[in-house]
Amino acid sequence: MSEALWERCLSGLREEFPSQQFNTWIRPLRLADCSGELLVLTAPNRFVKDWVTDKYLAHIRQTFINVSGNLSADVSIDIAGKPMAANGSGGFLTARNSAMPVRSSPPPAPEPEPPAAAPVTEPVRQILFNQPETAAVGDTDSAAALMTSFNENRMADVAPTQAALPLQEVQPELVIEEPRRRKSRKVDVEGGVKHQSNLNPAFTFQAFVQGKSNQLALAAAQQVADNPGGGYNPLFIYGGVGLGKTHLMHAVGCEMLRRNPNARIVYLHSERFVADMVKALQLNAINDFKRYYRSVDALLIDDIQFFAGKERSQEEFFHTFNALLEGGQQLILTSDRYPKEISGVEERLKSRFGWGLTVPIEPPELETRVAILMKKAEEARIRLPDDSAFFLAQKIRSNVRELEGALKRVIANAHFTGSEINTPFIKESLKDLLALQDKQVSIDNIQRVVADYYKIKINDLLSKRRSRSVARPRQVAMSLSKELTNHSLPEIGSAFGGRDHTTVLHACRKIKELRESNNDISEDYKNLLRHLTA
Ligand SMILES: Nc1ncnc2c1ncn2[C@@H]1O[C@H](COP(=O)(O)OP(=O)(O)OP(=O)(O)O)[C@@H](O)[C@H]1O
Repeated sequence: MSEALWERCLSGLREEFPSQQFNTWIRPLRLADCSGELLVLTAPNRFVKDWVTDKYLAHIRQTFINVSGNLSADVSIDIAGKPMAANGSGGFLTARNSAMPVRSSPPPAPEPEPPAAAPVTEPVRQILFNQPETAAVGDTDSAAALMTSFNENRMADVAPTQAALPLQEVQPELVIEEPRRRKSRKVDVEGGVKHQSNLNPAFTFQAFVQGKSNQLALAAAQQVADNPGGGYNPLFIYGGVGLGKTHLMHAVGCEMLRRNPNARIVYLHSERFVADMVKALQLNAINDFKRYYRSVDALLIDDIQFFAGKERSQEEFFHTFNALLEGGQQLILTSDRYPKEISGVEERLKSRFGWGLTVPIEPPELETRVAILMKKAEEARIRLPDDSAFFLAQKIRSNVRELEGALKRVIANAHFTGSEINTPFIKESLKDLLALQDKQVSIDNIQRVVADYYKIKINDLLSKRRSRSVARPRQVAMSLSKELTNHSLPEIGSAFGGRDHTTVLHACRKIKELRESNNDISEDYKNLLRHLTA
C-alpha cells in the first residue's frame, strides 16, 4: 500500500519536473517507511538529502498530500544507511556506508592485476614516440617511459613543452593574443610512474562565476574537492557545449593539487584515452596503460560521449573505472548529455556513471552572462562598463565560450587601436558577429510564423487559453523556439506569456511524441522548420 502511494507520488513528480531534475534528485530517493501520516524517504548521500530538503521537500510533501488525501501528511528525508524498501528503479543502492556512493548492481569482481610489464623496446619507443633511447624517461621502468611519452605526445597538441609551474604562482589571466596554454605538471609516484596532470591552472573555483544555471554543478564539484574519493564518486557533469564542464572539472583537480601538491591527478579528453589505448594495444603495452591509469588519485575524463561505438575502449575504461572506484580514487566525467541518453555506450557503463552524483549544467541566464563578462574583464585588467557588458550578454546567448571569444575580440581590437571599450566600440568590433546573431531565428519571429501558419493571433499564443486550436500551435512554437534558438527554457517560458519552464519542457516532449505518432503534426512541424530556416 505504502509503495503504491510512493509510486503514485513518483508519477506525479515525474510529470511536474523536467527529466533532468527528476532523474538527479527525485529518482534516487527510496521509500523507507510510510506509516500513517508520515512518508519517510532515504537519499543516497548527504548532498542529495540536503539539496532535496532545501529545494524539493515542500513540493514532494504537497504531492504526497494530494495522492494520500491526508491534509496533515508529512515527508521526511534521511540518509540511506540501512536496507531500504525494494525498488528496482533508479541507479542507487546502499553502499558500504552512508557516505559512499550507492550502487544499482553488485560491484563487479575486480579484474586480476596486470602482470608485470615488459620493457618498452627501442623500436617501440622510436615508432610510437619518435624518441631516441637517450630520451629522458626511465629506461628500466617501461610504464614510466611509455606513459610519460604518451603524455608528452598528448601535450604536444595542446601546449608547447613548458616547465611545470607551482599552481599558486600562476595568476589566472585572460590572454588576448594567444589562447591560454595548459600547464603540464609531472608528479612522481610509487613505482616511478610519472603522471602529467594536464590541468589548466586558470580553471579554478575562484575564476568560476556562480549562477542559477551552474550552482548545483559548482556545489557538487566543491564537495568533491573537499572530499575526493568520498561520497560523490564518480562525479558526472553534463550539459551543452561551452558551459563550463571542463572548467569545473579542472577546478576540482587544481583544488586537490593546491591542498596536496603530491596528488596524482590526470585530466584527459576521452578521445585521448582511446588513442592511447589503441597505441598501447598496437605496441603490446596494454598492461602499462592499465597500470598508469589505475595509479592515479583522480582521473578526469572529458566528453565521455566520444566513447560511443568504441567497444574495446569502453571495455578498458569499464575495468579502469571499477578499479578506481574500488580503490576509493576519484573519477570525474563530463558529457554533453545525461548518462542514460548517451547512445553507443554499453548499459553497464551508463549505469555506473550514475553511481555517484550526476549534475547538470545549463546555459547561463542573462545576469550570469553579465557577471561572467565582468569577471573575465577583471581578469584581463580592462574596464568594461556595465551597459556594455549587458549589451554583449544580451547579444551572445549561446554559451560561455562564445561570450568569452567575443570579449577577447573586443579586447584585442581595443588593444590594437588604443580605443576605449564602450558599447559603440563593441558594436563596431563585432559587427559581423552581431549581424549573424540578428539573422538567427528569434522567438518573436517563430511566434509570428506559427500564428500565421495556424491562422491564429500572436496574442492567442501568449494568452492563457487552453483550447486545442490554440494550445497545440503554442506547443509547436515553444518546441521550435527550443530547437532553433539559444534561449533557455525559462526564457522561452517567459516569452510565451510568462509561463514556467516546466510548461515549455512539457510542450517539447509532447510535440516530439506527436511528431512520431501523428502525421499532420509531423508535416506541420517540418513545414514550419523549413520556412523558418530557409
Ligand atoms: N561560470 C563560468 N565562469 C567563468 N568562466 C566560465 C564559466 N562557464 C564557462 N566558463 C568559461 O567558458 C569557456 C568554456 O568552458 P568549458 O571549456 O569548461 O566548457 P565545456 O562545457 O567543457 O564545453 P565542451 O562541451 O565544448 O567541452 C572556458 O574558458 C571557461 O573558463
